[in-house]
Amino acid sequence: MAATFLNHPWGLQGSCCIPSSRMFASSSLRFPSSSLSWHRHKVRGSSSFSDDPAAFISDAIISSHRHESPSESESESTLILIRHGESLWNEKNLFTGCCDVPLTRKGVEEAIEAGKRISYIPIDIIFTSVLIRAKMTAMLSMTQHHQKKVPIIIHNESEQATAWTRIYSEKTTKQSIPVITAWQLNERMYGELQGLNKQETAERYGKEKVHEWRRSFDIPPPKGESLEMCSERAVAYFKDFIEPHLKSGRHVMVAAHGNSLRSIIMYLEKLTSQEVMNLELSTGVPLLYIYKEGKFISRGSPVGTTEVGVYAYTQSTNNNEHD
Ligand SMILES: O=C(O)[C@H](O)COP(=O)(O)O
Repeated sequence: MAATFLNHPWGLQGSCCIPSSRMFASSSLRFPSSSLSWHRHKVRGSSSFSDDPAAFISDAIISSHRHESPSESESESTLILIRHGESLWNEKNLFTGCCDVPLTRKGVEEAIEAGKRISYIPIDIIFTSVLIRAKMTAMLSMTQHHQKKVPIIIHNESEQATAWTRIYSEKTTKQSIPVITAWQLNERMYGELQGLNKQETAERYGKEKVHEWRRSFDIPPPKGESLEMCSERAVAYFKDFIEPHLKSGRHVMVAAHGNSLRSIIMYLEKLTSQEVMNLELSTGVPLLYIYKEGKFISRGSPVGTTEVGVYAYTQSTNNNEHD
């Protein structure tokens, strides 16, 4: 079955709200359909292309996004992580979790500002949670990008969605950046705290208790996910579906949430459960990592479009037009 993936110019695996997803594309211009492949997998009862994402990815060459394809050992790629801009519930100081709340005007501005700061960092593929605040942040930031490619959300939740969103021009496909949405990147599910005011909750249960719920690694809020539980799905998704792109030399942006990103950063920077308690992410601030030889090197946050030095980490990437 791997051969069916070979011609896809984006060579990516999709993901929406299903636990195990793979791209399925039978022509070079068809969007991937994770749900379709997953469905087939279930029907056939086979595990032929659902157990080894790395093997799948190596089959799916993205020739349209690189002038040269360096071998995996030579390749070096960029990873941008960005927490969404301020949401309407951030503004009201409410626990948000998996509630789907849009950005405030300030959040919109933060996303645009973030876009300016990363505008010269190449991006081949974008991952976001399924929540609107992360999607808005990704899309608004891309309005500032010098590549001028169009970010397009992949809809593969059904065969019909795949068919109806098909692009029939190879040229247009090459001028696009696929945006993959994945529930695994969602904010931690905050359980019975969702919708409650953070200050009032601290007054009711005590500051220490609420701090423990918000920042400890393995203590869940009532009926919600601990950071550890959030990490089990977010980091697994990162390893299975995002890291293979980086290994193949593709430049990735991930727009997600305070806690799903804290868990991913814990993995990237090998933080202990004690260290991660002190990790705080501001809304709308992009963080840059270089992926090289299986390692993630933190480069902090790009400062601005004029400060090329911050992310001028390699000659090859700077010279790569990525058009
Ligand atoms: O879900 C929320 O309320 C915030 O996005 C993150 O909240 P926290 O800082 O309390 O983890």
